Amino acid sequence: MDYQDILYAVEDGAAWITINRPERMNAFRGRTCDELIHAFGRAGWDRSIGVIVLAGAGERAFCTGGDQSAHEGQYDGRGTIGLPIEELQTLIRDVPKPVIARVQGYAIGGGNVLCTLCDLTIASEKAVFGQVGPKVGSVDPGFGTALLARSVGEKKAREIWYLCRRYSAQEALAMGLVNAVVPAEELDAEVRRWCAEIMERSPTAIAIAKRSFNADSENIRGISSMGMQALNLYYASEESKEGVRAFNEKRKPDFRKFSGS
Ligand SMILES: CC(C)(COP(=O)(O)OP(=O)(O)OC[C@H]1O[C@@H](n2cnc3c(N)ncnc32)[C@H](O)[C@@H]1OP(=O)(O)O)[C@@H](O)C(=O)NCCC(=O)NCCSC(=O)CCC(=O)c1ccccc1C(=O)O
Repeated sequence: MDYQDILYAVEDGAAWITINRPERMNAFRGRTCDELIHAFGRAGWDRSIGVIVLAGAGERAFCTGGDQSAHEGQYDGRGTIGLPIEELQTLIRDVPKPVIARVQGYAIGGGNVLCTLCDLTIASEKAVFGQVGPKVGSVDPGFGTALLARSVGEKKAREIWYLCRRYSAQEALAMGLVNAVVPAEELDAEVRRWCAEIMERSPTAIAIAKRSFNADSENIRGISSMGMQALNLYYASEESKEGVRAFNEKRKPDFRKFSGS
């Protein structure tokens, strides 16, 4: 597959998969998800690879979720909501290798969900985390909510989703959303150190450990697939479209005119 939206590189047994859309703050469209799926499949089943790093190009963002300019109702790709996001999310869990999120700027919306799904997250002290769904007419009703609660606890996960605040790297560390925070200029070196340590460990023991962690939260896969069906209906609504339009028109959304449920 020809990559347009991502970069793929291998370094000392680590596959670095980088979302390369810095002009869109590394937001993903349908094509980006397809390329990521291809790259994770390639790295995940290559026996010479022991660890996978997921990164975003540029300084400003790791990833800011779905590309709002590719989204009026459904997104522009395949899958239940026009993005094969379910496939990507489950693949990050299914590859039998640790996946490290390398976060240097915003990890917002679906970008924060990707961090949540990665086995480990290493952040620059300039990183900013948060969900924005209820501000922009979206939600990730599966791994984005339920798995997040496993990392940060129910109360904090509900706060993150209902209020859509932004959290600093130190706050993310304190709540268990990330594993380590380092100065921006040391981020790559720190990620490489973690990769090198993992490369010294037994790959089979790690694969079994990963699968056993996954097994305990596997029911969330079912919640996700049911949730995506609901999300598809929500995306067709004027309430959701108001969120997307407001973001693109750089104004506050007016959600109060919709009664909700
Ligand atoms: C990331 C921000 C907090 C940055 O704010 P700020 O520093 O003030 O910069 P801005 O001026 O807002 O943005 C600069 C520039 O980048 C563009 N941009 C940023 N994010 C996106 C995006 N996601 N899509 C398209 N473009 C984006 C922005 O328009 C500006 O462009 P200019 O040309 O310079 O004007 C802030 O930008 C922000 O909050 N962005 C919102 C991101 C967003 O809405 N993401 C989708 C979130 S949906 C969600 O959270 C839950 C859904 C979810 O996880 C999911 C589940 C299942 C399927 C899909 C998704 C999904 O992620 O959609």
